Amino acid sequence: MSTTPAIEIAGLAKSYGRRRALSEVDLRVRPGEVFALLGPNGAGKTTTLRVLVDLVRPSAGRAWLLGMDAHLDSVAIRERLGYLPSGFAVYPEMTGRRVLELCAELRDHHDLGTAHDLARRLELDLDRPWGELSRGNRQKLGLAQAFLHDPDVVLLDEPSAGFDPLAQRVLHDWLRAYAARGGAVLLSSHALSEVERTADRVGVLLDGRLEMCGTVADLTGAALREVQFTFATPVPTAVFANLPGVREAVGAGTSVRCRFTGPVGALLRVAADHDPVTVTGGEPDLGDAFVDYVEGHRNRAR
Ligand SMILES: Nc1ncnc2c1ncn2[C@@H]1O[C@H](COP(=O)(O)OP(=O)(O)OP(=O)(O)O)[C@@H](O)[C@H]1O
Repeated sequence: MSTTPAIEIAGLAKSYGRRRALSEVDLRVRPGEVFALLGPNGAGKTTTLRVLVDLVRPSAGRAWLLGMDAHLDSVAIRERLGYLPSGFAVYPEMTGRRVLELCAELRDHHDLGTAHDLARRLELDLDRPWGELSRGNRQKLGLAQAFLHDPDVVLLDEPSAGFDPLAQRVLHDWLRAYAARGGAVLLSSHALSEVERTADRVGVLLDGRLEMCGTVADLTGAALREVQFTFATPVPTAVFANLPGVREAVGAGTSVRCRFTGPVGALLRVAADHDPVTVTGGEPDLGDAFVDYVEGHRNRAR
């Protein structure tokens, strides 16, 4: 596989007038990798994607796709780049089939095999006019056009918005297969359970800064977790509250609930000394971890 990053962003900043949308963003996505940009509304995800497709000029910094400058080489990049913008829209009377044919003509890529294959998997009826399609079905057409020319890199702005669980599964399988063939995916999403299944790495944008970049396990591993014990007789919460990593220990009757970060070992050892009857707990999912991360960050910033 090529060592040139599929996507590289260095020192990227963007201001809209006095509003700062991005600051000092650095990011690399490798060929064969699915990278998900997470972040609250207005964090800068769409702006990042729009800089890469040269729809937005950065205030500072640079971006490259497949080793080519996102702005200077934008024409050459277009042949190898697929893009699903947020709110993909076309003329209401055009059928999906006509939209794909038109995109194929514009791209001078006349093999519609990939786009038709994706549309079929997503159960999209290509003979219905755009104006009659539901939100999710419009999104499916947007996805089919993004992959139409077998690009090396795709940028997908909230690709599963409006998708039912069946379509989400098809998208997941499609993206994983695409990455397995060496394609690179940069997507933005609020559908965190889906990101958890699909993405190799995630980045968290907060107020325009890429505050965290790592695997899903990196993010969930740092999150608050919960464990609940019941004991044969009441146990004072103080024996847990002072253990390293424990943020909260709440008792009710013979049960104690602890919220903690890091390894659970110390909690289990102390609990074992007090005649435990049951222990329950679970791993945080990416949704919990994301909310925890954002709230923790905001509290520290206050
Ligand atoms: N054309 C524009 N003019 C002025 N401000 C803009 C423009 N586009 C985006 N912004 C601002 O830039 C910031 C980042 O917006 P962006 O759309 O990139 O966020 P996002 O993370 O994609 O949000 P969402 O999750 O809501 O889609 C926001 O404060 C937004 O209001």
